[in-house]
Amino acid sequence: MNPVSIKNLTVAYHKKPVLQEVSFQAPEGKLIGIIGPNGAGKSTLIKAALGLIPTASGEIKVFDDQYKKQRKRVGYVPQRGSVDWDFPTNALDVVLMGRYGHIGWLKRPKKRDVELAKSCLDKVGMLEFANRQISQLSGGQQQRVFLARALAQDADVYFMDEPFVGVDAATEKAIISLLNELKAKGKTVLVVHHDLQTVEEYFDWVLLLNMRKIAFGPTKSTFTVDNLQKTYGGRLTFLTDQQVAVDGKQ
Ligand SMILES: Nc1ncnc2c1ncn2[C@@H]1O[C@H](COP(=O)(O)OP(=O)(O)OP(=O)(O)O)[C@@H](O)[C@H]1O
Repeated sequence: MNPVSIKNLTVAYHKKPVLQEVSFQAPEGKLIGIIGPNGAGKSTLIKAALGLIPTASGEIKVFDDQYKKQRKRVGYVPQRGSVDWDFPTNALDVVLMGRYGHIGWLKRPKKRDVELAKSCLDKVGMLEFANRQISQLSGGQQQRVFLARALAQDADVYFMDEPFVGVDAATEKAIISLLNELKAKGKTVLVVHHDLQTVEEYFDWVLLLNMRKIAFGPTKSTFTVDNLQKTYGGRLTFLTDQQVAVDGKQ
């Protein structure tokens, strides 16, 4: 059974397609990087998979079933910029939101849920900020809280939209070790990622995307110079055999 199976997915904004005929099947228990230039449709792909935006055509299955029926098994870490951080809530409540699929809306979280939420905050080094308003956390701390929420959900598949953006080296390390922990538990994690230098180190599989699927497969055989050139076009320069730069940036 594939955790995520996408067939011929086409998504358009105002009739202009931004994803065309994208198909892939994510294997279980892998860290999968979603790689491509700005505007390639990476966030759109995630939002479509989660039913957050309408699709023009195609089929999305989660564990061979409709997403709606498997929602509890799917965790989402949104792009930091897409979240209303002024929403008056504290870090612990954000993490508890991850438990609502288990608790049920309008029901009070049980002591067990609160303890679990706290342990997730502890895991990302944020327990001491449990009662802090989220608007009063730094960007990297906010990101950690959202990861704690995803952990608390105890999902089987995770979609993460650029979790490494704007975080320091220590937080990046903490996030990657968390991703590896999820993987060790057999979870599948799909991560939108921009830093080409770390792709081989972080991900088992990659989806190279630029409106269409350019390639999908194990990183070693898929994250090749040829495929990168197809994904980024002329905007890619090769500094050395190991180093590539997009728009002159490494
Ligand atoms: N709500 C929207 N309305 C209209 N067009 C949109 C909307 N959201 C995204 N787009 C367009 O769809 C295309 C794909 O956007 P998307 O955010 O999926 O790209 P991305 O690969 O995640 O980019 P980035 O790396 O810059 O985050 C872009 O051309 C973008 O301008």
